[in-house]
Amino acid sequence: MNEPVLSLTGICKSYNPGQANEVRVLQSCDLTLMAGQVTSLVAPSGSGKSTLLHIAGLLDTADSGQLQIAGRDMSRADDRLRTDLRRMEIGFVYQFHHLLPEFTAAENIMLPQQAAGKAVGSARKRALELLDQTGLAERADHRPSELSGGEQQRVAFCRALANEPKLLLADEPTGNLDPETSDHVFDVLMGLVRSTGMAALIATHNMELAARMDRQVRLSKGQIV
Ligand SMILES: Nc1ncnc2c1ncn2[C@@H]1O[C@H](COP(=O)(O)OP(=O)(O)OP(=O)(O)O)[C@@H](O)[C@H]1O
Repeated sequence: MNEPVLSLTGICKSYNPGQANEVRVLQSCDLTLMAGQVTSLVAPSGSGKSTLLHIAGLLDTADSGQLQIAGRDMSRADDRLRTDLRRMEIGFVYQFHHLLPEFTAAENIMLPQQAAGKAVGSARKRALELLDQTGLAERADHRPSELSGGEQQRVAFCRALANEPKLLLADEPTGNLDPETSDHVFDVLMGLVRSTGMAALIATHNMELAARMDRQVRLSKGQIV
């Protein structure tokens, strides 16, 4: 259990490198996440939080540095391996749920499983289990427009965890919810993460939520402190 799920070493990332408008965002950034550990990432706006999450989630590439996920060196992996690993080992949650409006809650949770090759029957079974765990059993066949904001975000968590990833990355997952709903939804997320033993990195501006995680890190001057 006690193994790094994510290991970033000396990660550097600039936008528009070598040009007059170059923005140096990450400057030799190091971060290790262990299995079963929930880490909060607190960072001022514009400090590179999304850039870091995108690199860790294989949605963007670093200019230099080492990146290991689930024991695999991804620093020089090709697109196919990056896509496979992203699909199987990484779950994402964003501030806005990004559920597909024409599909039901259960179908939204089934889609990533089917994309990973799972049969419809077992994908639906897993979706219903997750909805049950998050208190949404009765909402399985509702479309996102028929759900409240907090319910939509809970469905987004279920979708992120559907393939049992080893790493969960969340960018302000409760940022657009009122404080009470945010607290409840956060508890649900923690319950899900705890029940799987995955590593999670959760960006938030909410210091109270950050304090409830196992470990707090900040991003300052392009580095984790
Ligand atoms: N594609 C891009 N081209 C040029 N600069 C960019 C690009 N994307 C981001 N930046 C700049 O890089 C810096 C870090 O951006 P990033 O989105 O990672 O910040 P953030 O910490 O997530 O901010 P926020 O909390 O406001 O979303 C910012 O100064 C931003 O303006």
